[in-house]
Amino acid sequence: MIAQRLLGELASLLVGGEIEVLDLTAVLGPKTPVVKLPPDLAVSTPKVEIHTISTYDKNGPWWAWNWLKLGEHSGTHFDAPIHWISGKEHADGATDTIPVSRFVGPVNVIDCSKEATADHDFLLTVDHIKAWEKMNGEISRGDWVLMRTDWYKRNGSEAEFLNSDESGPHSPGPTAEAIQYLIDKGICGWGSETISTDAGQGGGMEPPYPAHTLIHKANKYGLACLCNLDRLPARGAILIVAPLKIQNGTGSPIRAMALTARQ
Ligand SMILES: O=C(O)C(=O)c1ccccc1S
Ligand SMILES: [Mn+2]
Repeated sequence: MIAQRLLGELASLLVGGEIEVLDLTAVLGPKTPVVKLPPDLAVSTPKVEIHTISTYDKNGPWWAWNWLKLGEHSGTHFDAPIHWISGKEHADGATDTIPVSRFVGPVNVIDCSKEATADHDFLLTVDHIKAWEKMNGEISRGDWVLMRTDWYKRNGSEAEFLNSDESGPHSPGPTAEAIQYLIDKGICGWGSETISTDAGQGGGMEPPYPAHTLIHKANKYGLACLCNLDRLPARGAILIVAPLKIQNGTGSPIRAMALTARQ
């Protein structure tokens, strides 16, 4: 009965506009930055391509449509547990087997924007998270945790977004200990605004790419290239992040959104 009543109230608050639906997603197209891996290590994902089939013309008199060429890990996207070797055994770890209940849930936003602006290789530590919890309350089982860095503001330029030099990409992320602390809290998943759930220098950390390695080993989920986290409260919003139901998919572009009380 309570659930039914609350759903009714949610519906009227949504229609009335007291609850705002925030878009946390970057535009997806040929300019979308994609992760560039060291060529001696791996093959990288292709850039996004949009190909016209028809535009109300001889190829389709009354309709317009396109076909797309894009990697699963393009733009604002969802990382499934089987994406990483540490998560490959999870029977419910692919985009078509993850329970849909995981795609909607409470979200906490840890603001690291000042630190990330001052140090592009900033790493979120357990102490940072504990200080956040002291201010905002304990992170609970089933929560999503997102790292706000305002990095999405670089999305207009792939070079700026990837921020690479001779020593590789430089962008903020979590330490392995911070990720393990959150996993031990029972979080649902971890998200970031940068090209990856890991720091740019994550490949040289222990374990390599600690967010991917530990999150997916624990059958948890990742989100990358999120936008507008500066418009979310530290806690209290509801996140909606549903991947395409790709057969045995390792991830998927998503339309990330959040429900939040209109300010
Ligand atoms: O999961 C991703 O989209 C991603 O960033 C990634 C993919 C493959 C290899 C390394 C990385 S770091
Ligand atoms: Mn990914």
